[in-house]
Amino acid sequence: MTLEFIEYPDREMLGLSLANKIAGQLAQQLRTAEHASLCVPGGTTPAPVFDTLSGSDLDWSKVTVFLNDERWVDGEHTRSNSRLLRRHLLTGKAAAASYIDLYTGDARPEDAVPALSAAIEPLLPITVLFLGMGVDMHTASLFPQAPETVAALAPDAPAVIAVNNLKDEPRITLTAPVLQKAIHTHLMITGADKRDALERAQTLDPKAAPIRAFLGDITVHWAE
Ligand SMILES: O=C1O[C@H](COP(=O)(O)O)[C@@H](O)[C@H](O)[C@H]1O
Repeated sequence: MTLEFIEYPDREMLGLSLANKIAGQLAQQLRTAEHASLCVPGGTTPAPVFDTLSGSDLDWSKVTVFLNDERWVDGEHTRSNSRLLRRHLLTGKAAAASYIDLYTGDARPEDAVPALSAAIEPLLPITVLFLGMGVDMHTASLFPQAPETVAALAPDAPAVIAVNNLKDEPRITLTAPVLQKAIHTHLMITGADKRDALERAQTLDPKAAPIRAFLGDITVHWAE
């Protein structure tokens, strides 16, 4: 188990380098397999990586993309993670990728769990997992001390679960057993506050610091 920490001179360099690494790992998978899967974060941080990655020269028609997690809002809502993807990743060359939208339009995220689990399970293990992290040490929609986080960290958790009782809208998230088995895992964080949070997380239980559950074989990409 190795945690590699890469510090970049700026966010632009981070974006270019991480996009190239992800594209290289997807291409490597496609040299020996018919298919690759890419699981990505939403939020405010990853857009620069997506902008470069979407122009990468690889056979995107053999890649399936899905999010780590989604807020239960319409795809055009400003808080929709899919909206971010459609604008920054599923465009250019990457428009040829298949996309599994975690927001199904069902009234409640729990109604979508069986269909989404069935859609994602054949794509496992995830070829490249790209994670983000909040300053509260949440990743995907696994929040510190939330009852759903305890369920999502269980080794026998289903591939996806609904997350309720948040201050904003409900969410849906992939769970630890699925995320932990990815072939390649990257975490992108920016700013001193997230770097401090990541250091703190390494001393805490995953229930209190969910990112801790994924700090085994991982490359962390950081820039101020
Ligand atoms: O809510 C979310 O937050 C995390 C971190 O987002 P950021 O805005 O701090 O970059 C993100 O990884 C996750 O996908 C998203 O739903």
